[in-house]
Formats: sequence, structure tokens, C-alpha cells
Amino acid sequence: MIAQTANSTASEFSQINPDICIVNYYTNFGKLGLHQDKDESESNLTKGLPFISISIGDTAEFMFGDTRDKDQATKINLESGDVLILGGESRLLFHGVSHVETNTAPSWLKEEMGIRPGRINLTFRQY
Ligand SMILES: O=C(O)CCC(=O)C(=O)O
Ligand SMILES: [Fe+2]
Repeated sequence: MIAQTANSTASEFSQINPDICIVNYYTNFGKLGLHQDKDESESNLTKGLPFISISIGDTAEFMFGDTRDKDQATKINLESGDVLILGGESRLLFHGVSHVETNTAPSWLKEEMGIRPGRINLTFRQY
């Protein structure tokens, strides 16, 4: 498994010109099973072009690993404002969301932006 965290910079991955943005909204009961993202073109997947994920709202437990087995997956928290990049050799890692933690969003999102409870995730990709 290739998983680089805080020390990695976006410049280590090939640049993308995103032409797709997928928006997922999770209620506090929301989950997403372990899967690989491989709907993009074969050539861009082969190049390992990254996708870029931005989390907004409540914190999610995000899992990733080499297989679809959630017991073996590594779990990290993705908080509001976190950016996750899966690219290069990590591009086809299995990943998913095991749960969303109720009432963990920054209070200003609710108070000033009127955002509803739960989590929004945006992923930017290049087909
Ligand atoms: O919500 C997330 O952090 C992951 C979303 C995801 O894996 C997807 O949209 O394919
Ligand atoms: Fe995904």
C-alpha cells in the first residue's frame, strides 16, 4: 500500500484539469462501502492522475486499503476543510466512509452558513 500523508504535496502528483465534480452528501447515518474509483478513462487511470477530495461539515471516518476488507483498512478522520489526494500508486486504493460523527462540524458552518447536519464531500477528477 502506498499511503503518504501530511508530508506529501500536491506537486508530487501529475497535474489534473478536472472536468468532473462528484458531490456526496452524508446524513449522520451515511456510509460508503470500500470501493475503487475507476470510472475515469483507462489512460488517465494508468497515468495515476489523482482525484482530489474536499470534506465539508461533520467529521468522517475514512478507510482505505489494498483490499475490500474493512477490518484490514486503515482508518483516518477527515474533518471539515481537509483535502485528500489519491494519485499515482495510490489511485486505485479501496476506500470508503465507515461513519460520520454527529455534531462535529465547525459551529460557524451551521450558524453563519446555515449548513444542515451531516457531511458534504466533493471529489474533483479528470475523465
Ligand atoms: O466521501 C468521501 O470521502 C469519499 C467519496 C468517494 O469515495 C467517492 O465519491 O467516490
Ligand atoms: Fe471513491
